[in-house]
Amino acid sequence: MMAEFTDQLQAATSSLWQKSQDHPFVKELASGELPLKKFRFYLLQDRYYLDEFTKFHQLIAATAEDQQIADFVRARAQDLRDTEIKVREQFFQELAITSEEVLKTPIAPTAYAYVNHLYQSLARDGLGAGVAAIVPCYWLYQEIGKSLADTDSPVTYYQEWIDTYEDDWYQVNVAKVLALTNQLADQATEDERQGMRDAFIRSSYYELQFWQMAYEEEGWN
Ligand SMILES: Cc1ncc(CN)c(N)n1
Repeated sequence: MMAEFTDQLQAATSSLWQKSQDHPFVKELASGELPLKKFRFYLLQDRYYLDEFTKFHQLIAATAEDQQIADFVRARAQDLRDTEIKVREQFFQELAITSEEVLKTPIAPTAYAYVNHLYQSLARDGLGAGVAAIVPCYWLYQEIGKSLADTDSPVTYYQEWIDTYEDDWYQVNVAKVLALTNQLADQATEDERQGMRDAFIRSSYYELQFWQMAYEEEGWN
């Protein structure tokens, strides 16, 4: 039996994904050694990312001609607001991250580039590429959640972060997004499938860069 399209994508990015798993940001979250300052930096940049990621779902839905796909993608956006984004709002309160701080925080180059890449994938290569671009965001974090399942980080925030991606709602959403990606790949031309591969690989690259961005508290200088 031929491997699913998403299995081929994962095989093509295994070394990037492994580098994410091994990144000091992830390792130190688990051990508790990650300086809180770097975690705050990550949360502030990820607030921009998740906000745009949710808006991007709405744009995908508006682009989809198939009503079922549009409804499905809108439902994922709602799930994001109800779960992951809610958990983050709690972190913001606990870590005293105010709306003024959010407003005055510049978007770091990598967060900016990752979000631009999402929009560009859809605009240039179409629906399949737009969907493939969002998959690593769901799937890589699930894999990281799984690999840290037995971890008991001594820092409560870090453990709460890990728990988010081990939760049942997250597993269900990842499975649904992978099924949609395979469905779109089945219906795509070879050129469109190539667009989907490129989008997935680029997102996997940006996922890795995102840890590095937070770890070095990346700026524009
Ligand atoms: C950059 C990034 N990638 C993935 C996730 C997990 N949805 C996230 N919150 N932020």
